[in-house]
Amino acid sequence: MKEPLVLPAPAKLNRMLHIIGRRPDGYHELQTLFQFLDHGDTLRLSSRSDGELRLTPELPGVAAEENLVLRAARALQQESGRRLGADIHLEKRLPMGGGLGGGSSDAATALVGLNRLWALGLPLERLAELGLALGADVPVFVRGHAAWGEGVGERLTPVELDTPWFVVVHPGVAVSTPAVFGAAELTRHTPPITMARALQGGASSWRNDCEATVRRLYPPVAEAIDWLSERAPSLLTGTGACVFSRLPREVDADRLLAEIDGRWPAFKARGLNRSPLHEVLGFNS
Ligand SMILES: C[C@](O)(CO)[C@H](O)COP(=O)(O)OP(=O)(O)OC[C@H]1O[C@@H](n2ccc(N)nc2=O)[C@H](O)[C@@H]1O
Ligand SMILES: Nc1ncnc2c1ncn2[C@@H]1O[C@H](COP(=O)(O)OP(=O)(O)OP(=O)(O)O)[C@@H](O)[C@H]1O
Repeated sequence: MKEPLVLPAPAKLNRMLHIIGRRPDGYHELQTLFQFLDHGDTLRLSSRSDGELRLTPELPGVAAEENLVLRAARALQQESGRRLGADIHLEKRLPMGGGLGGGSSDAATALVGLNRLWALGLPLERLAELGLALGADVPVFVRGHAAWGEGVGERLTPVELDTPWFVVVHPGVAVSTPAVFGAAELTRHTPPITMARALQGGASSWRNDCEATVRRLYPPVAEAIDWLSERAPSLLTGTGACVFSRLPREVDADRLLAEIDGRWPAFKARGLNRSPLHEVLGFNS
């Protein structure tokens, strides 16, 4: 039997996030800086000759057919017009609904990985289009480069960001993305800025427009941000619930983790401008 293809599905952070308007379909127009982390899920892919798609194990609370990995695999199978099969094993490390883009990253790794496994030769542009139908964050994971994202996050311009260490904390509540985007008081009219201006301001000027609403709706998130902010610059990622603290060196991250001392689930990771998925597959992104 051939060795399975073992591929990373990294987390993302929104290093900053502005909401600049609302589209007629209700989706919000964003300006955001996406960066990857060297921490994430792992997918193991191997071909099946009977055309079946099988995913193990089942995720708690997610029906197999709803799992973004299977949805991605089906979308690619359909695009190929062939009945290609695969066994997919998903090793889940990222908290679900944490603003780290885990589901989107899993979907992107399935698209890029199965494209390789099945030797379909589809360009990344097409895989990113297929991915966008599954979630707004899928395209950046398919493209594999840190990016300035506009629209709902699908208009991407590659950028080089600082690559500090981060401590990512899960405040222990599940944040509902629709509840945050549906909140009456959400800041949704931040004036658009240019990418150059966002980059020029640097990390100390970056903020997340969802933060005030998430703090109000989910006090444990406010508590985590306040606690961490006394120790290092700290922001919400996406609509949360995860919060990340930015640290210059790994030892600083270790020190902060020691101080957190189990108060919340937390991990350290390095910021990456190239996705480890692309590194493993030898892409030139
Ligand atoms: C906030 C981010 O994490 C930033 O990276 C993403 O834009 C979230 O994108 P996503 O995971 O695709 O979001 P979903 O969980 O599918 O969105 C749930 C709901 O949030 C609202 N939503 C989401 C994204 C967006 N740009 N505008 C919205 O108004 C929509 O009502 C949508 O139905
Ligand atoms: N493979 C998967 N991994 C995680 N969640 C999945 C997966 N497939 C489907 N889902 C569903 O998608 C929801 C959002 O998951 P995800 O982990 O991507 O959220 P997130 O980190 O908040 O992402 P984002 O930053 O894109 O909002 C989950 O609550 C779950 O119901």
